[in-house]
Amino acid sequence: MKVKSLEIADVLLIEPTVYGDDRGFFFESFNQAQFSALVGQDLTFVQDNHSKSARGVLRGLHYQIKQPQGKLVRVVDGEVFDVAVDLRKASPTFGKWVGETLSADNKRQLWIPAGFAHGFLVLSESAQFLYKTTDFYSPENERAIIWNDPTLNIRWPIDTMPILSRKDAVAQAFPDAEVFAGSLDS
Ligand SMILES: Cc1cn([C@H]2C[C@H](O)[C@@H](COP(=O)(O)OP(=O)(O)O[C@H]3O[C@H](C)C(=O)[C@H](O)[C@H]3O)O2)c(=O)[nH]c1=O
Repeated sequence: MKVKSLEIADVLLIEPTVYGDDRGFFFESFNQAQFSALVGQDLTFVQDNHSKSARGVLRGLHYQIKQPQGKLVRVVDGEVFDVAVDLRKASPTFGKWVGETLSADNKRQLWIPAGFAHGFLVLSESAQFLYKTTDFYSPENERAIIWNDPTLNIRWPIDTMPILSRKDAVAQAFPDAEVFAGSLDS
């Protein structure tokens, strides 16, 4: 497994060791011991999620103000541009974002600790997105930041309007008081 630190501390890009042979390939998509050693703590994942989206769909930017979720995300079909935004108010990179291309081909995973907003844009005809979370879904605590917030200025690789859910189309602006009030300490 290769691990790359990104411009925001604690967000990690993970490239698993892939064993190929004339049948195809095998790789460990998750190993608790390796992951705990990597992040330096014994995190427990309590939920697995799986979504499928068409080209141009953008899901996000979502976070939970209570029960913040750490997410270990990967793509098993297609390709996405995956983004994490630092909402940890004590962080020197508060309000900064990182983006990585994750695909079934590159098999890369992104570890996004609790305290981040998360979203992705589908770059392929369709994409299947799998992720593990360190806390449960809590709809009453879920918040959304608009994908093209001018303060965040995320450089999404799209020059048309993405396909958004109704919720995401009317999401909040970043410098919203609640975000600062609700921004996460982890
Ligand atoms: C997230 C979630 C959703 N749902 C239900 C609620 C809705 O009836 C339906 C679709 O939910 P939503 O439109 O919020 O799904 P996404 O837009 O993919 O949301 C996700 O988008 C970005 C990428 C994230 O990082 C979050 O994990 C999550 O917010 O699934 C559940 O039952 N459990 C869940 O954990």
